[in-house]
Amino acid sequence: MEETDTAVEAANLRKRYGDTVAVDDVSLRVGTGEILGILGSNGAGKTTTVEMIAGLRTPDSGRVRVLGLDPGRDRARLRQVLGVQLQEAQLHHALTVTELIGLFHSFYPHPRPVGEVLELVGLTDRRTTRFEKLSGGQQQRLSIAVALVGRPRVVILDELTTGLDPRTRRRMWAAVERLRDEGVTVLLVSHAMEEVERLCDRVALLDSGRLVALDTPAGLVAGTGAANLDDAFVALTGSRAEELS
Ligand SMILES: Nc1ncnc2c1ncn2[C@@H]1O[C@H](COP(=O)(O)OP(=O)(O)OP(=O)(O)O)[C@@H](O)[C@H]1O
Repeated sequence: MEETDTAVEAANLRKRYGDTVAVDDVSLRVGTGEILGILGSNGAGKTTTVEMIAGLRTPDSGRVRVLGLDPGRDRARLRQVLGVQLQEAQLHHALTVTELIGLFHSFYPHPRPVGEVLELVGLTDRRTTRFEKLSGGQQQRLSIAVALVGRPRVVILDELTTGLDPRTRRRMWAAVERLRDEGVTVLLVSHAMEEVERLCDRVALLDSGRLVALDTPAGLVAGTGAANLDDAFVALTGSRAEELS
């Protein structure tokens, strides 16, 4: 693949919290328009990795480029092209759904219409509800809406569908498929194998902070001789944790 086909590049990323090595020499490249799944056990370093890519955490060492921008230095430019949904959205509790999306809408030069975003995440009938009155799943969908409203070229979704009901989950998958059709690059942190198989072109598998596999879902299954992605996950993770304990 040509260099210009690269949307996200992380090289030798490391991050330590006190004695905990959260991310240990992780390198990966995400092609333009690719959907990369980031998988791993709880505490494997997935969120820390995507936070470093988003510029929300500073790596101890290593290099990140998102569309050629350095998240540590080019913050303002990065905000225009990167949409981030993180596990804990910090949104103003007293504002309504429309007000919140409208607020973020105003930050971007070519945003999606607010109505379109509401439709995409299924919050049209909640548009006048204050954030604090939304259910957990609705708040999560609002954080996804906020990530998408600026028509970003790269999107980071951290646990897109965790805690969502089956119908809403499918709606979120359709939203990601729409992004795929638009050529948007997506990093998707997930624990849901069905979701990963359906959406992801490739998967980066982290185990105790290290990248232990980077392949297509089918490649991971074939490479481990497992019956399915769930079994491949189990085969590829856990050994380092046992080694360290
Ligand atoms: N702010 C922090 N301070 C100290 N340790 C942290 C902090 N954030 C994460 N860690 C530790 O770093 C490691 C990696 O955490 P991280 O949240 O990146 O994992 P994860 O793969 O996203 O986990 P999960 O699937 O549970 O969300 C864990 O051991 C975690 O306890």
